[in-house]
Amino acid sequence: MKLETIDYRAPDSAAKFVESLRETGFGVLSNHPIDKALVENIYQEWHAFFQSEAKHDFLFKPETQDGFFPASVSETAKGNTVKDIKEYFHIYPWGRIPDSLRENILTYYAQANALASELLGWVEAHSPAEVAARFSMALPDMIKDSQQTLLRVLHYPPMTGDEELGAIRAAAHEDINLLTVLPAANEPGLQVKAKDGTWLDVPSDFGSIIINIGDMLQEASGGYFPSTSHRVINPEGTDKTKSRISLPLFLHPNPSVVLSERYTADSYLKERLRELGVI
Ligand SMILES: O=C(O)CCC(=O)C(=O)O
Ligand SMILES: [Fe+2]
Repeated sequence: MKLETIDYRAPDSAAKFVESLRETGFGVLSNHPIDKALVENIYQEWHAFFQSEAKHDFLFKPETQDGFFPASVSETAKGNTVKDIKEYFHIYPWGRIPDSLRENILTYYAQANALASELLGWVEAHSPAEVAARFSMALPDMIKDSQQTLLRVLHYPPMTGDEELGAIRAAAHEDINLLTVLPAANEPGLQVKAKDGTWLDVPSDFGSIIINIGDMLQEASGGYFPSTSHRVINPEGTDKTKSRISLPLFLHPNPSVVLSERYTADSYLKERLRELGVI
């Protein structure tokens, strides 16, 4: 198994992309409409923000989950005991955002949401009839004007050598949401677990965009689309001294959207956050 990068503008891109999602849980697109210069600027200006003391003025609020999450409170993946080596900032359009970073990040949020909506349309159009029949509404409508969709700006700091034994940048996990849209980060490290249990590198050419299935789409499709485990491994050699910035957009449906006979988006999210001990 290999992850092929698919040209967004090729005539058969939608079919190929959905096939890749079905086979691997991941799809990688080149030649897409997201502004690369904007992504590059965001990487640079947020890297500077994470180096600054100003980040502490935006400490996250447990009730709303927007703002800055320092490494000391950073996530422990489900089933793990050691914290990930990362800090991050949660962006919601209604949430707190540093003034000087607001315009670019909200422009990106809008662009990535527009692409995500189109890609959800591709998923629906290329789902077998019996799978599409399970969707309680058109997939793009599930996320339309959603206030729950979360953009996470992640900073994985350079390695110091003092990391906790066994800690990695992001331990193996699955995403909770419908789909995740993520521009290739400024450094490699992202891997996806293949069906045979081996870890594959996700292509990390700057300018590609990576999409993966989350648990909510797996639930809504009756398991047809797999939410695959992925992780971010630690850098080796000279790369140890480098920060890694990444920018996943987690698409969350409106809370009342019915995912399956068992769950709405809201009941599903609450169950998962309770398991994680976040609420
Ligand atoms: O940093 C990355 O490349 C992936 C991050 C990720 O998987 C996550 O935050 O859920
Ligand atoms: Fe993830």
